[in-house]
Amino acid sequence: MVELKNVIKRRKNNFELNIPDLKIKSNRIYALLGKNGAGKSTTIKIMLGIEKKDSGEVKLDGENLIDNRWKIGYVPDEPMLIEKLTGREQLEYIKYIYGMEGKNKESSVKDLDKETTEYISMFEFKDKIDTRIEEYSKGMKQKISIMSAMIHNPNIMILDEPFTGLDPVSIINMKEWMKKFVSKNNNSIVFSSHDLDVVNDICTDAIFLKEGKIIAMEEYDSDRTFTDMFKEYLI
Ligand SMILES: Nc1ncnc2c1ncn2[C@@H]1O[C@H](COP(=O)(O)OP(=O)(O)OP(=O)(O)O)[C@@H](O)[C@H]1O
Repeated sequence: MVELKNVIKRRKNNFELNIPDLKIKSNRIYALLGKNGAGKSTTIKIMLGIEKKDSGEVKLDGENLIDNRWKIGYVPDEPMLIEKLTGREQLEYIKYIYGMEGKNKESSVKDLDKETTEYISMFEFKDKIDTRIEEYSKGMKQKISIMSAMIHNPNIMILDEPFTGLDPVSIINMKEWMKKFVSKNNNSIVFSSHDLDVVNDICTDAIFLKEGKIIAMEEYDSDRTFTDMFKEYLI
């Protein structure tokens, strides 16, 4: 479980993220919802420790999250890739980093290879895996960015607008993968999105952010879609 307690992050433009209490539980898919500038990316970066908070705590399974960052897979809003490498080399490099750290005790390189092949197939990437990333389209970069976040077998996936740029086949496959991912090993997913159809399809929970504050948290409800809730809270 990821837990944020009394988190405050102030920006120069007077924006303030203020999260007194947020718990991300296992086997659930959370959507972070809010209009532009509501604080979704800031929340994600604070959760990951990429940005410094002014105060508060972020814990993962009761421990300091920074010490357990290997348990997390992160897909940033803009892919952070080594453009001169091929897709395969990028994935090999990520595996090497995690292998070198030797912290991912639960997975072996063999498992990673099997899964990497599965991801390449899921994203119909077989023909492009040996092309340099600098020659990829925007959607192809997004796919390799997502694969880079998956291959070390994280327990938690944190994704910033992951579906942007993906083609319909990849969106369908990715949604299925996300549902499968959270059904095992006490895994969980948090992702930000403006696509309420995707959110309605796969999410168990939604976090509604407005001007840096969580104004509501709702579970899936068969009588009310997350779109209905979004309209109620944020329009
Ligand atoms: N690197 C930065 N430096 C200064 N201010 C920033 C930075 N990144 C975001 N902000 C500000 O922080 C606030 C929250 O931005 P954030 O990117 O978290 O919103 P968001 O909900 O993810 O928006 P969007 O839907 O447009 O991606 C905004 O006022 C934004 O201008």
